Amino acid sequence: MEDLQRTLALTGLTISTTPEKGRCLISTRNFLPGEVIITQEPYVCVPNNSSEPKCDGCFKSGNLKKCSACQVPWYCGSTCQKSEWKLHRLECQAIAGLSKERRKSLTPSLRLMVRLYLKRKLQNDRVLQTTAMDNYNLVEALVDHMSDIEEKQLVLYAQMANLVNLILAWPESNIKEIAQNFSKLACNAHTICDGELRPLGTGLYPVISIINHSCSPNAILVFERQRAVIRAVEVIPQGTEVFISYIETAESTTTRQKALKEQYFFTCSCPSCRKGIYMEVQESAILEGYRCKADKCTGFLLRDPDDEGFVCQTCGLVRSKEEILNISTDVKQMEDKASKFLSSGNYLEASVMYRNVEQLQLKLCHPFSINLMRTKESLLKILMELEDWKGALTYCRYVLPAYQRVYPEIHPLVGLQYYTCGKLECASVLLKTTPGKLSTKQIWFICITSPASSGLTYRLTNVCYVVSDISCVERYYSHLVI
Ligand SMILES: C[S@@+](CC[C@H](N)C(=O)[O-])C[C@H]1O[C@@H](n2cnc3c(N)ncnc32)[C@H](O)[C@@H]1O
Repeated sequence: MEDLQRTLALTGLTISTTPEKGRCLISTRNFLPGEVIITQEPYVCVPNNSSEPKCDGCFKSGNLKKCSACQVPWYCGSTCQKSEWKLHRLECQAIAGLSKERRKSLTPSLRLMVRLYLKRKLQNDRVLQTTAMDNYNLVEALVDHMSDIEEKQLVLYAQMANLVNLILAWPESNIKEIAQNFSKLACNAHTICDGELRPLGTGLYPVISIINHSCSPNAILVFERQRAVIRAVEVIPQGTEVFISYIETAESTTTRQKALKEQYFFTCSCPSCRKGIYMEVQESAILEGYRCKADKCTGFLLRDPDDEGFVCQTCGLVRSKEEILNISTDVKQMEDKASKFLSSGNYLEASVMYRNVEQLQLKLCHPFSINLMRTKESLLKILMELEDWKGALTYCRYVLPAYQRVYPEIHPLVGLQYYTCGKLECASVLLKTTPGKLSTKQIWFICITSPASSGLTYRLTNVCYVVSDISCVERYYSHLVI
């Protein structure tokens, strides 16, 4: 702990403790927006299970080879295979002893846990070195919430611990400790995402895990490959606690609080959660409720006292419960069909269905409804798959104001949306001026490298907090007057 405090002091941080939150990370100097506060390599990490395999070393897809001995991890080449070898050598021996069936059921969580124990062993045996930010003592210090977990979940952790025990086949394994570590992973591990915030895997970063949650955080977590990077999103004065958000912040207070309670076992009391009951009701009515019947009215609806229907809080018009129920049922049925088309890759049918959902939601939901926002997000993705750049740009522009409302001014998703808008504008401009059809790959390449689009004048400062390859943003800056 002293070593860690000394290392953190060099970057302007210290660890403190409070009775309500446990350990916290505090700044000992001012941090400016965009500044890196702390970075950490994972203690252990593992790529997620997806249809497209990923390299165990760099998490990249495409042109990979499987480990010939155990047939579990994939590698993109000898560099990644070598960098992973010390840990995988032990993992390979353990996995190779399993039946084919057991190997197939080796989930990322089980692999992560096996790797946690193998890394501890390698560090104990001094095969891998330890540092102040990379040692098992930091894992031991993580919160586990064992006393808060329901019986059913405990049984599941015990079953998973038995499997880990079977894989490791160590006489000294402690099932209870392994189960406790599964509980630690549940409230401390992080999803590793790429520059466009797509999930790639899971990692344990025991120092980053000291940072507590706020629904209006002053910092964000992004990834540069597997390295976790915490950046300030506002001025963080000396002596202030650093906060990130553990959850999707684009939800009502009630929904956010429920998610935090279920996974992290605390009741958030950040400024966004302390709005007062009236503001909370209004927020839920806008984000999750219904629109006024009158076309031009933007009022939100609340249940009338007799529970007969919903009353517009601006013009007083009442919508009956039956009408709302009927439209909601139609929306639900159409959404189910649309998501089936989407998951089967039938983008054309999915686009038709989602547009129908959107039309119904426009009649039902408040213009700032989260559900409507999600439908528009789906349409944006589908139209990009269909290479309908103009249509995608329209939806990208629809989504931006909704994001600006539900996310803080500087937020990875807002930045990413600006970035996508810029790329799509560029694609639209290029398609107008370039004869013939360009391949998707060519378009994305040109969009990323060309400074010639008006779309790039979007507030790219936002992107700085999102895109790991900052050099591409700097390239834009050098050609632009924003
Ligand atoms: C990833 S850990 C954060 C570090 C933790 N405070 C510690 O002592 O190790 C997550 C846990 O910290 C606590 N926590 C995080 N943010 C909190 C907050 N805003 N209010 C209360 N407790 C919080 C909860 O117990 C949560 O399960």
